[in-house]
Amino acid sequence: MSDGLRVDHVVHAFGDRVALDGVTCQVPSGRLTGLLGPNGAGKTTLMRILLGVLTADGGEVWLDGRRLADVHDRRAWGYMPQERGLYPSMKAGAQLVHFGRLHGLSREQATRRARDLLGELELGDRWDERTDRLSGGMQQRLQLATALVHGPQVVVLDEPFAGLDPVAVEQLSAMLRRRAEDGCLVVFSSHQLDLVQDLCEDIVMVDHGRTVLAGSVSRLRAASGQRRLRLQLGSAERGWLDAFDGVRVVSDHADDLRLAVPPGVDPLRVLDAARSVGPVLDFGLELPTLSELFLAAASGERVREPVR
Ligand SMILES: Nc1ncnc2c1ncn2[C@@H]1O[C@H](COP(=O)(O)OP(=O)(O)OP(=O)(O)O)[C@@H](O)[C@H]1O
Repeated sequence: MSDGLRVDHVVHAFGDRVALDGVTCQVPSGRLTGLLGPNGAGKTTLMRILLGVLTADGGEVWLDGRRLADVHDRRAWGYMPQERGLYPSMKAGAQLVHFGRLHGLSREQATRRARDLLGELELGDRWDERTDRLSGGMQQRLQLATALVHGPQVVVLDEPFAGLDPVAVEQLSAMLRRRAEDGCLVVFSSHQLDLVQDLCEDIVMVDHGRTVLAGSVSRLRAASGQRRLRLQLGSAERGWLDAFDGVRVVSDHADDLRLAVPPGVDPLRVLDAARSVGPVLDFGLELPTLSELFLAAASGERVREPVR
């Protein structure tokens, strides 16, 4: 596998507002990487610096061991900006061919790729439809297609899943995963931490312009050592919890209780204690969500260097 993208202590300020405060991370090829963080964390600023549209005040960006200097180094990249940029009156097919031609494809190549992509996005029957007559979700899929039409090796997507229904989210993520499996470097941003938890293999989580968590989603969730025990109880009695030091109530709504069980406490003992005072209608053991990991990381110790 190639080195991928390396972001090394990148700093950027807009006047006296610091947007990126030494963000460091690595994005490998062949995997789907989510750049996550709450509103205002610095994701768009970082993406613009990756793309060479903004110049960092400090730090460096490397691709496959080569330092990227200016926007020309990213000519062949695919980009889906947060503010969508389609021509409303242009037909869907013509729009894609146009973007393919802008990236240097011949008319025949661009037409063939455009047809393949629209088919893959289940928009094959919309070739002759004006863009502004497509639904919002369809326009978003078309926007994604414009970022992919020239077969880029690096794809950067700003909030590609915002506003999409679950079926469209699944469809877009499957499409991006296929590109990653073909060796493409794919990085997308999102502020919806738990929405993307099952969509990407790797994450880089930023907060206040710094990396707070990075690495494989499954490893980060498992490595926290924390588990969540979900219990649906037939009784409102909670006194039995007092016997467990360190077990914390995450939420307690109606008869649904969610507990954070720290390492060293056997969740089955907690379950048994619950059963001793009343019926347990349902239960499950889960790993912490990405938002829970984010809250823990943002409030406590910062991860100064990413895992990889
Ligand atoms: N052009 C600009 N001028 C001044 N400040 C800016 C500009 N662009 C971004 N900022 C500031 O930089 C910080 C990071 O913004 P950025 O857009 O990178 O965040 P984000 O993580 O993409 O947020 P969101 O999820 O809301 O899109 C914010 O405090 C924002 O107000």
